[in-house]
Amino acid sequence: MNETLSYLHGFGNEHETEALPGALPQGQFSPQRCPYGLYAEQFSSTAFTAPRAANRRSWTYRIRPSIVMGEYQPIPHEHWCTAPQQGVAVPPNVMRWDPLPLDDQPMDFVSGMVTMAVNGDAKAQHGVGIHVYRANVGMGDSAFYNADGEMLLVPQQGLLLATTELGRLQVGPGEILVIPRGIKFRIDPLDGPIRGYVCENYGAPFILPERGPVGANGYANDRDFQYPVAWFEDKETPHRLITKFCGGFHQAMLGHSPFDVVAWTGNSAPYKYELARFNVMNTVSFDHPDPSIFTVLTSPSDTEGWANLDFVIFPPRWMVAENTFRPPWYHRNIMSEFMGLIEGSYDAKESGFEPGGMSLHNCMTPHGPEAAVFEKATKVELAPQRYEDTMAFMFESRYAIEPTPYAQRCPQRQQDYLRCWDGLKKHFNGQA
Ligand SMILES: O=C(O)Cc1cc(O)ccc1O
Ligand SMILES: [Fe+2]
Repeated sequence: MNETLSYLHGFGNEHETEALPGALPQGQFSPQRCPYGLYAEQFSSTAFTAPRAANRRSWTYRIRPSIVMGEYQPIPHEHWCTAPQQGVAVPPNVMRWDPLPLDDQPMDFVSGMVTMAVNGDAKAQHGVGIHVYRANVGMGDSAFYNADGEMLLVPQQGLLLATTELGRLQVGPGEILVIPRGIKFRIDPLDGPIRGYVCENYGAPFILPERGPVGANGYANDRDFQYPVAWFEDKETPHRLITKFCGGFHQAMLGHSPFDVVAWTGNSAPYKYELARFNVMNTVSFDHPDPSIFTVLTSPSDTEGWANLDFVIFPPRWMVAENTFRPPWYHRNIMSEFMGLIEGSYDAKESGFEPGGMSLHNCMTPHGPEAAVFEKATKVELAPQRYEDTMAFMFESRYAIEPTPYAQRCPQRQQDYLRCWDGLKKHFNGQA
């Protein structure tokens, strides 16, 4: 099962790929008869009239059009919630969680999903859902698509195989996977239980941030984003299609595998990216820059510079700032910050923030390094230092991030999180 897959390269390129020779029509998208008797079906992730630079769509050539299916029937989902939450009180307190445990009872990628927080409004196409996925079994003959948003997966444990309409991707910790809104997929663990974070992006699809004066290279480079090659199965057996639509879950039966795309071309497709490829920029003089220098992907809102969601990482890197308080400064921010840790430890919190754990510092809620980190950072003799064994990330949003009732009440919530700042004592004595 653990075969080596090959990929196409380049963020948002007009890719083309065929699993059978000549399956992709040449010179036009929709000929009177497609090669191999395939059906042409366009898949649009942006409005037809979105500006060319932002426009995303792909043409699929498949054994049957997607509408060959049964009626959708509503099904429940206990823990996957959608914005806006109704009647949930949201305290502005700092919050932190231990990792959610990987239970023994069988759960797959969809059934094991737990929502930690939401913001915005899925039906109005802004905001995000923030979830933890946990799975110890594959999805079998089920496939899923999310009409409410694009899915950014941040694996924290275990290798997974994502089988999608547009091909297959193998993804593990240290990589991310983005699946466009509406793309059918299934996720199967490859080497034991899997766990990770999900940003369900109700807003505009992720793009690469501008580089400004940094120039034409650096940060996340376009060429490092990997797209699948066409892959299909011609299976005439019952399959179940699950969808999330307007916050509700529905299933429909199919008499065949939905993974029946023999060829495709276009720029809307799942992609993966290895975080170690991120070309880190930082100060070589003094002071701690804003964390926006670590943005991998951004989902813009309708106001320039105010992200619906920024996906920001804190990778291994050299720290050389002179005469500087090197950890993140104490701050209050209009943007809201939900953090996770993929491996190692995070420089602002040396204890209590574990791999698989999470924290939430909401709009205008004060936060910054814990007391022990402040003590050390203000006393240490500054020399160039390499930050190793670390990979934290942040989902940062212009909209306040509202923890779900589950997140507020679950036993993994650290009720004593605030205490990590208790030791910040008064140093002021009236003398400069
Ligand atoms: O709060 C945090 O730990 C995240 C963060 C890191 C940083 O380097 C600067 C600002 C910021 O919010
Ligand atoms: Fe912060």
